Amino acid sequence: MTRDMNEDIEKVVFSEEELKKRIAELGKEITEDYKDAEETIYCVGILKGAVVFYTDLVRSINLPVHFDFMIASSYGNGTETSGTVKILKDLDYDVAGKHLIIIEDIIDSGTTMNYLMKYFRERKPKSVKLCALLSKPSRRTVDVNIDYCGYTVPDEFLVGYGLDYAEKYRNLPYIGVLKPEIYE
Ligand SMILES: O=P(O)(O)OC[C@H]1O[C@H](OP(=O)(O)OP(=O)(O)O)[C@H](O)[C@@H]1O
Ligand code: HPA
Ligand SMILES: [Mg+2]
Repeated sequence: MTRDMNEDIEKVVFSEEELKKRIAELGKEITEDYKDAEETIYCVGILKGAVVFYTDLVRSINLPVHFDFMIASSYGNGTETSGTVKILKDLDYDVAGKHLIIIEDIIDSGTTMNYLMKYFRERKPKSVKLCALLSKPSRRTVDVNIDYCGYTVPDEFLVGYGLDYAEKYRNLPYIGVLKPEIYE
C-alpha cells in the first residue's frame, strides 16, 4: 500500500490556488458585511471537517473576531450520513446577544447544519449566519440556508482540505474525488 495520498485521487476539483482565491473573496465579503457590528463576533468552527477552511477564512477577515468551536459528527467511517448528529464538544461561551458566523466545510444532506442551526438559535444570539465552503444541493434532505457559500458541487464524495474518508485525506491541500476502488 502506498503512503502517497495523491495516488488515491481520481481528479482534483479545487486546487490550492483556487481555494486561496475564493476564500479571500469570502473573507472580504464578511469583512464588509460586519464592519459596523458593535457586538462581539464569534467565528464558530464545526470540527473536525471545518478546521482547515476555518484557519484560512478567519485570517482573511479583517475585523476582530473571537474563536469558538463545536465538535459534531454524523458520518462515522462511511460516505453516507448516519442521520444522527452527535455533539462531542459544546460552545465554550455564552453567545446570547452576540453575532455568530458558523464556519463549515460542506453542507451535504443538510442533517448536521439543520440540527446545529436550531441549537444555535436557542442560544439567542443577536444574529447567526452560515459560511460553508461547499454545498451539495443534489443530496439535500433538509433545508439549510447558506449565507456565504464557496462553491456548489455535484454529487461526488470529496476529500481534502479538511474533508475525510474514514479520517484520512484531511491534510491534502486541495479538494479532490477519490478513486472508486478506495471506498467500494
Ligand atoms: O450535510 P451533512 O450530510 O450532515 O454532511 C456534512 C457534515 O458531514 C461532515 O462531518 P462528519 O460528520 O463526517 O464529521 P467530521 O467533520 O469530523 O468529518 C462535514 O464536515 C459536515 O459537518
Ligand atoms: O463529500 C464529502 N466528503 C467528506 N465528508 C463529507 N461529509 C459530507 N459530505 C462529504
Ligand atoms: Mg463536519
